[in-house]
Amino acid sequence: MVAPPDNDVLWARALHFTYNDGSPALSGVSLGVQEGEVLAVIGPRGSGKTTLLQCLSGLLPVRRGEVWFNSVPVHKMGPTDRERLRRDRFSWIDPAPSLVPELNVWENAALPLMLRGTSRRRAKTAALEWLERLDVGKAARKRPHQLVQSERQRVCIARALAPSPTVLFADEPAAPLHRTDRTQVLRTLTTAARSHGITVVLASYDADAAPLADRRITLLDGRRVNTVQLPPVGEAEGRAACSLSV
Ligand SMILES: Nc1ncnc2c1ncn2[C@@H]1O[C@H](COP(=O)(O)OP(=O)(O)OP(=O)(O)O)[C@@H](O)[C@H]1O
Repeated sequence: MVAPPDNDVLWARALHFTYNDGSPALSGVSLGVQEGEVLAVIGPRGSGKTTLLQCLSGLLPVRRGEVWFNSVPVHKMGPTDRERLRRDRFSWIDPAPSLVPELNVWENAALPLMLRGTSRRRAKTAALEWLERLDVGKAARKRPHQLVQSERQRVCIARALAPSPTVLFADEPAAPLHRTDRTQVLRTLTTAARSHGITVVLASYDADAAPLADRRITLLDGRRVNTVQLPPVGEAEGRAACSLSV
């Protein structure tokens, strides 16, 4: 068996994943992510980005291939250990904001910290700092339904950063934002992660995210490729046209 390199916080080898309905999602993906690195995973819709992040984070059980976190074999862990790993060491940002409607904004942002055992007072202080940084500090006492979509997404990003996770998995984190907002929020996210030494795995169909990362990998049909050229948006519909070099 090949051992993961010491300086890789995450390491995957020959990952395959097929959904229960038979849909193939990953076909032998291998990668390493170094500590503190911001890695962009770029690829068109359906290329396997979400599935890859879910396998790396232990959300989906790996049945074929290997995933290691800090030299611990995640692929050998049971559901309870993977759940604990996700709670204590990882954060996740979804493309669409999902908040607890009964809690106000700062309580939502403080929730992961409190689940990790941080006192309410300290969790509140950290949550408020991150909300300020994401430009939603003024909404701290509002309920999620009083915010617009882009503000709710900023709250989700603050919630993911507040616990200073070892690895932040960000699945299209700027998807619901306008283009101008998108770059600014992605920049805030990557700058904040770097200043706190947080490793980021950032999935995006938009190659605009790549310059903000230290490194990028490209996926197409569940495989790593070197380049992908997609047709302009109008032409893309109804076509699976891509040129690729592997
Ligand atoms: N829950 C599921 N059940 C069955 N097939 C799925 C499921 N989720 C994803 N797939 C399929 O797996 C493949 C990879 O999907 P995945 O969502 O990982 O790609 P993606 O690059 O993240 O796409 P998107 O940007 O649209 O989320 C696609 O063919 C998709 O249809």
